[in-house]
Amino acid sequence: MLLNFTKMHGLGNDFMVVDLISQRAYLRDEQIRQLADRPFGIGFDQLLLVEPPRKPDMDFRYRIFNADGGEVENCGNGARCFARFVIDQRLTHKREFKVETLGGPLTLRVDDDGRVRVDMGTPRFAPADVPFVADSDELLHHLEIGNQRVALSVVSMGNPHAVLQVDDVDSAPVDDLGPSLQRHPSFPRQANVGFMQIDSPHAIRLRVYERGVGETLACGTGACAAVACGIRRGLLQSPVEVELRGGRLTLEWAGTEAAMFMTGPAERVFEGRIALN
Ligand SMILES: N[C@H](CCC[C@H](N)C(=O)O)C(=O)O
Repeated sequence: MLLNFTKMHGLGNDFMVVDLISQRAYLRDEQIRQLADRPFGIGFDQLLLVEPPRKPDMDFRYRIFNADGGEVENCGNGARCFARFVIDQRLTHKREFKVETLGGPLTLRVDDDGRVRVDMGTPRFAPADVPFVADSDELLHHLEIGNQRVALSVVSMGNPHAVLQVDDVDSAPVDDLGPSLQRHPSFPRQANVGFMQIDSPHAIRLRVYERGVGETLACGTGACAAVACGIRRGLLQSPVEVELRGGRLTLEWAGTEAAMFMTGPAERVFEGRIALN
């Protein structure tokens, strides 16, 4: 069968977006891995599926699969592209709508300037919510990695995140500590690993080694995770500008039980059609 798709990105975090309202298809894990492969497939960080809602108060179901074929709970850059996509495809006449994800509901709003504002839900720090193996909720946990004692914060944005503070993101040990922490046994569902450089209370630089992908040019939930941990530690104040390798996001969080809001761009690159074997 031929599958229609749209290639999109949020700050260089790139996606294959598939409308499963106007067409029917089922993609196996192995097919997703093949499609994600950059030399031999379409090439993307995540596959985003647009599906009808299963709950009466939702407008859509938003499903996310990493390049390794694993389905995950949330994707912030993908949420902005999802919003742009359903409006451009005329799957909704609304400019603000709610989508269900494995990690919980998100509210998406497309502004007149084309930027998308997402209610990313409430950050959860309790180890059981991340999940992270620890006896108590701490601002900083410590793990032994090889001969290093690593200090990190942990938080769930629906998906699991570790956040490390570094002096200089450009020289941060992303390729070394990223994979080691991503699959550390203290993270039963693995983790996305953020390396945060604090430039001021309202500005950080960030690199993220993503679960199921590796380092990406940007990570929306990673930006939320870094800002949530920084504000909770008293090092940041809302709003925070997050500079990633692919560009900038604006994060707002009033703390504690408040929702985290993320604002940024969403771009379409091309439309395509591919034969599924
Ligand atoms: N790799 C993430 C999913 C995508 C997150 C990222 N692309 C974003 O924009 O939030 C995970 O396994 O939880």
